[in-house]
Amino acid sequence: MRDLLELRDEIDEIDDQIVKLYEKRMKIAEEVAEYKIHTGKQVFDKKREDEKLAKLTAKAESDFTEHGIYELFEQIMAVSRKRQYQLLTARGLGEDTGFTMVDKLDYANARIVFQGTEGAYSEQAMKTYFGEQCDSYHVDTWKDAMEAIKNKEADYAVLPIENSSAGIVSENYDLMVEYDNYIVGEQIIKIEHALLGLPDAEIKDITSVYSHPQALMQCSEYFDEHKDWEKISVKNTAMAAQKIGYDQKKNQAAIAGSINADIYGLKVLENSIQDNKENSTRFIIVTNRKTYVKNAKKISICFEIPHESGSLYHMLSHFIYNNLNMTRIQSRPVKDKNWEYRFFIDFDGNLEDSAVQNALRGLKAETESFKILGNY
Ligand SMILES: C=C(O[C@@H]1C=C(C(=O)O)C=C[C@H]1O)C(=O)O
Repeated sequence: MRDLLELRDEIDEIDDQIVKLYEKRMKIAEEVAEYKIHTGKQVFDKKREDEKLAKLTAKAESDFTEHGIYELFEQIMAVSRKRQYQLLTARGLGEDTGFTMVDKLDYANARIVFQGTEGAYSEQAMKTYFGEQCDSYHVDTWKDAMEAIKNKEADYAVLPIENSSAGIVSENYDLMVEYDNYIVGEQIIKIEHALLGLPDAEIKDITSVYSHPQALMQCSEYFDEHKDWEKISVKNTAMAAQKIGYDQKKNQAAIAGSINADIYGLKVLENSIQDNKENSTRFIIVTNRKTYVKNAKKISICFEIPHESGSLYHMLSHFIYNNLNMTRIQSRPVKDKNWEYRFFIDFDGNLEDSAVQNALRGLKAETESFKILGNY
């Protein structure tokens, strides 16, 4: 048996050769980038890469090394592409994202739409973000709110996107893909649910509780104590409160913010009934224009990738290579494609940053569909 030190010496020698060859290969890839800059040819050439992988793996001496050669060259070519994207950005060939930077957004004359009715949490989020006196109106559904900004009936919409205990509001993720609308801000508000009934009702009278499914979910522990209550989903928490006031039935209650008691002539039967005492919801501020403010710090994107092993890993490598901090990843099923997913990613950065431009260039070239949802 050969000595360990001797074996390691030999490995070191081979590694030195690999490094030299890698450097040499990278320099040529940089020349390829120059060629592509001059000719306008795309960086990513999947056909060429597939052919290379097939040729190189055919040279393998065993199944084991074949697998390794595949992985190794897949990586080498992925890095070579990333270097080429960098060079394109450095040459000022930033891809036009279509987004316009502004110093600040003018909210003074803005008209804002929210879903629900007076007293809705979206209204509260809106007032926190735009101020108590903002010019607003409400619609029945989130889709209506998206339509309103698409048709320029409103300048901004306020939509819930995620709750700290019940998780994402999936419909609004999907609507962000369906509509050419963009996120320009976000607002987190604390959500405290109350059980609201008629002024002469007592908890013992209640048999049916109306609310939005998200709110019903956020109070699941409270419902464990009242297993016999029927839970009925409606479009919005404030609409549930409105219904109780309208129906005038003593056995009906709503789960909504306690401010709805005054608005709809109801009584707070029990306060703070949500499972998580720190329960909060994050709302997004959406507009129809592709715009972002100069000091925006967060970018949201979404993309679809081929349903193949390693696809997501390769997409995430664009963040790592460009030293970008990813803060969230979420997946949603792609409509009409069973078991295929669209990914939503948030990361720190501004569309002006060259690292961001490098990563976005790579993601756009290597994903099947790609959208920048906003920089805010
Ligand atoms: C270097 C090139 O650019 C990319 C990287 C490749 C590589 O490193 O071998 C191959 C194809 C392209 O996706 C090229 O086009 O040849």
